[in-house]
Amino acid sequence: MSELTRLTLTAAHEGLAQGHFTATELTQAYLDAIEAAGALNAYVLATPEKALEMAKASDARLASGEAGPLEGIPLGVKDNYAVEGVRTTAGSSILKHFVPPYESTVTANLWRDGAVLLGKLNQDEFAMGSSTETSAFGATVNPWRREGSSAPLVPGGSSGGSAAAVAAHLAAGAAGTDTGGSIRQPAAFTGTVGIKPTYGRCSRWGIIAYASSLDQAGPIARSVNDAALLLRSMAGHDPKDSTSAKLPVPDYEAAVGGSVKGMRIGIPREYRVDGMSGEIASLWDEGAQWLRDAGAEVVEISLPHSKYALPAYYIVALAEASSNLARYDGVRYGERVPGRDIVEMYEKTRADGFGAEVRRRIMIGTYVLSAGYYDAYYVRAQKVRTLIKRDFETVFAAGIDAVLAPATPSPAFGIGEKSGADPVEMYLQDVFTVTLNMAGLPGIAVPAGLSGEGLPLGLQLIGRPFGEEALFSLGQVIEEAAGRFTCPDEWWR
Ligand SMILES: NC(=O)C[C@H](N)C(=O)O
Repeated sequence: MSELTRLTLTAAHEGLAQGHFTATELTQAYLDAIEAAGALNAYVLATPEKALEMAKASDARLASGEAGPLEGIPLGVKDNYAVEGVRTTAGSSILKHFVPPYESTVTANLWRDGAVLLGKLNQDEFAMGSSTETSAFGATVNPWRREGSSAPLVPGGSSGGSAAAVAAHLAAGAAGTDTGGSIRQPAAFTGTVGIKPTYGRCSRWGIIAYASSLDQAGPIARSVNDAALLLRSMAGHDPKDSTSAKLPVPDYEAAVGGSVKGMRIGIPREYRVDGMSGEIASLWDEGAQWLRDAGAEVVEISLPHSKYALPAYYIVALAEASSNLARYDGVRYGERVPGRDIVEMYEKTRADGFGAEVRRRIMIGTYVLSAGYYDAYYVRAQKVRTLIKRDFETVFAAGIDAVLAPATPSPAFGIGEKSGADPVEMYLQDVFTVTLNMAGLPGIAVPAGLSGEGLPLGLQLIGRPFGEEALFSLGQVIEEAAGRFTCPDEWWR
């Protein structure tokens, strides 16, 4: 494998600036790696011609001294970001021929800063899942395997293609999205860093909607510093998204390496869920100790409504999904299956175009919004959401700067292991991640250790609204103590 793809984004940026290699060489090295990694199914579409064209333009800007902060950096983009002129499917067969005539704001920001598009990354269909198995393009395989086993594992989801690509050195970084854990859980499963910023930090414009009050864009990267560089470029106010925040974007990179002395870190009692593995529990204790060693104060806190977050999330998210996905009617855009009349056309189009999990969620979402059940389910879930938000407001008001928790209840599981008859098995993956989506807060997942079977495990830090800088400082402390994690064996090549 080329040494060039091994470089962190930060190191590649340096190398390009100093002329050690060109953006074209770096891009070609990634394109070769992607071509050799078909077994991972991380990309649903590679865009080599566009990549080389963009790299050439980057080289010209590097030569003329007009380089942007991500000049010449090859990135992959989750397939729910609309990229103008490039097929964008959100992992669904209903969009298998959709080529958007517009560009999402977040990707436009990345290209403005000089980044190069390598291609579109696999995901669960419409971001509904925690394993990237519900994609119409087949499952993505985690580059990591259990020690001494060749059984394929999931990379997590829904941004599983993004996480697998970054971990397997098929992209210097990636843009993912997170509705209930879709950036942080796959990051934890692949030994990468993922941050879901505060709701409103990045524009949602041009991102295929799942649950609009929860969806947020964010990066997956190989280091905390890389994630900081990417988020700085992705974030910012956008008049085209009324929920995007009118706030300046801080220099996140400057926060990496910042002192955490005196910061107060909360350990939520309620997150010690029944059945938590000893491995995860001791990783959590170790993380708390690393933060203490760096001068932070660690205290136990209570977030009393945490246990209601998961069921409330699966009502709110599905209600919004049922409404957002109503637009795929075979008329406006997407696939159409003809019928004898318009009703049959709708039925056939939607039955054929959506996979089983998406159909299940549309049905549940429609049910909880229906006249007889609206108050019992949807309204009640919204009230629970307010209580969850208040739990966090209370601890922040009491001086807590960030909350430390595991990112996931387990390391990566096997393909097929949790996709059986009971969907709740999969939904339980989100137990530590959904709370902060419900509260709109930022969260970062940082690799913190290896499981007994040699798989990466992540810790999660949850911050105050727009408190991403503290997360980068704290995340870097964990990264420095734990080290970085790279797959020991490139079996897919
Ligand atoms: N989209 C996400 O954040 C993933 C979450 N597991 C869900 O299926 O809703």
